[in-house]
Amino acid sequence: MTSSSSAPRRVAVAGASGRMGRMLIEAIQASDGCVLAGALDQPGNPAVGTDAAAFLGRASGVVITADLREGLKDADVLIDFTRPEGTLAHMAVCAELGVQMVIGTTGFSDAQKAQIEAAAQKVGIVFAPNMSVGVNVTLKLLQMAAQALRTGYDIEIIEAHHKHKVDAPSGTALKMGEVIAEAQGTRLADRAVYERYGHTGERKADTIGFATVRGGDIVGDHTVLFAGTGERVEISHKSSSRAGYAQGSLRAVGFLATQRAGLFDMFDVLNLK
Ligand SMILES: NC(=O)C1=CN([C@@H]2O[C@H](COP(=O)(O)OP(=O)(O)OC[C@H]3O[C@@H](n4cnc5c(N)ncnc54)[C@H](OP(=O)(O)O)[C@@H]3O)[C@@H](O)[C@H]2O)C=CC1
Ligand SMILES: O=C(O)C1=N[C@H](C(=O)O)C[C@H](O)C1
Repeated sequence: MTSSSSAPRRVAVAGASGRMGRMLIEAIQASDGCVLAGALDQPGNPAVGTDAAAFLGRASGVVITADLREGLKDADVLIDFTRPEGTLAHMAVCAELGVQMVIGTTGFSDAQKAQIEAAAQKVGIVFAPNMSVGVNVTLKLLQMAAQALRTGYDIEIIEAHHKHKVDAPSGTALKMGEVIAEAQGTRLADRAVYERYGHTGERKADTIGFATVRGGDIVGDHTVLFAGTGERVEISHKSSSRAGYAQGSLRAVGFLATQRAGLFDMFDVLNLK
């Protein structure tokens, strides 16, 4: 379904009882530009059948459902922070119903990303591994640093997240690697080193190394190290709350009001291209 761009956007949330789902529902409830129009969780999830805002101690009037068509019937846009297989199942129904999507899920294979690209020919989709304004500005800084530090600097990307995270390296770390490799006229696939153990030999020139830390309730830290001779440059971003991801997602919802179809990222939303 669609509505005029000046009316509040009717937003459904997938993974409604998850860490991001709850943060999004809270942000939508507090927003002037969006109304909560649906909430999804998968069959067997204990939140199904409960009010989507019950965790806030109040009622939204929207009941979490596992029935995709029921959850999407009143929505202009679905915000999806779940798992790749869940997002793709939701996307098939969104494409059929003409519901736009903001996809924050990470951990997709290249083949799965191609499916998202195909669906975006039918409905507008914003797809980004990190919705925060700060991270996307950091990506721009990395483009500049990668061009200026093309030779003589070894590049390592270090990320830390909470103990519940299931994919590694984070989608953001991979995006940082892609942005850097592209800014240097190369492909990340030709340069990435994801593991080191045992007798690794000396570091190979031009590689981009990744290191992953998992523990406790770390929301999301990313550092890119450019290690030269006699100096190091470190560009870091640290999230101390998930609120920034939710606010960025709502900006993406607003951006999609002006788009019919196509695949976009947060550089499009934030006008950083
Ligand atoms: N782009 C960005 O800015 C950000 C991206 N993320 C990404 O968002 C995703 C979710 O993160 P987070 O909220 O921490 O995760 P959670 O595990 O807290 O929440 C995931 C939610 O999705 C549901 N879910 C899991 N599998 C499926 C499925 N196959 N079909 C439908 N629903 C499913 C879960 O239900 P159940 O409990 O029943 O499994 C749960 O409600 C991750 O990929 C993460 O990397 C996170 C933060 C920011
Ligand atoms: O799982 C998370 O929590 C996060 N996932 C995203 C990622 O994989 O980059 C974004 C953020 O870092 C939090």
